[in-house]
Amino acid sequence: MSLDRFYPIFDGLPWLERMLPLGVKLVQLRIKDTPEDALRRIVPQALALCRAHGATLVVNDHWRVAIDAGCDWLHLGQEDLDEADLPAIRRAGLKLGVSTHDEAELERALALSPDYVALGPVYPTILKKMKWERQGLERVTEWKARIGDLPLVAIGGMSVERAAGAFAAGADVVSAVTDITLNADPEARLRAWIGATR
Ligand SMILES: Cc1ncc(COP(=O)(O)OP(=O)(O)O)c(N)n1
Ligand SMILES: Cc1nc(C(=O)O)sc1CCOP(=O)(O)O
Ligand SMILES: [Mg+2]
Repeated sequence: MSLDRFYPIFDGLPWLERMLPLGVKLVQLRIKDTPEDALRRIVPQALALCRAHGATLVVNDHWRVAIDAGCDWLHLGQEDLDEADLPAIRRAGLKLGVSTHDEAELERALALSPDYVALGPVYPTILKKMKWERQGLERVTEWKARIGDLPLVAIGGMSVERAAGAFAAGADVVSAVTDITLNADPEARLRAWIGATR
């Protein structure tokens, strides 16, 4: 299995509709504060859209919805893992990415045999308040040495300009949100990402 090196994260269908035609091949749907009945309408549409564009959809957090929609990939953080039914997720054939921020979280993630490990925030992020300010590129190198062939996703404050450094440090995939969504020209920025990562 090989993941695209560019992994944008969006919070709804309108972003997917805008960005998938530009060539995104791996994308996360990260929707917060939305009732489950709405998610049950949105996720199948997101999946159909991604499949139509030959892209892999990763659903964040909502593992029950992802199972029921027949999704292929799920991303869970450490708090999500506390309440997720991992055997049910695996029985449904979902591949799993797990967030990590420190040694203990990495140990826990590796014990689950995930399909990728994410490390963050590599740089400070403005998307959400976090207990960790910045991991730095040395930590990316350390994580890659620890996880070997397992894909490593670098996330947090990533930009087109910072992507090469993260790859050089050992990241296999770079993930970004606000570098695209808050850009004055998100389409141009997304094209720049694709140019920098393919
Ligand atoms: C690729 C990737 N890495 C990390 C996260 C963060 O997941 P989590 O810690 O569960 O936080 P939320 O995104 O759910 O707020 C992610 N979503 N994707
Ligand atoms: C959703 C998320 N998870 C992180 C982690 O470290 O686990 S950092 C992050 C935010 C990424 O957004 P941006 O690219 O705008 O910084
Ligand atoms: Mg989560």
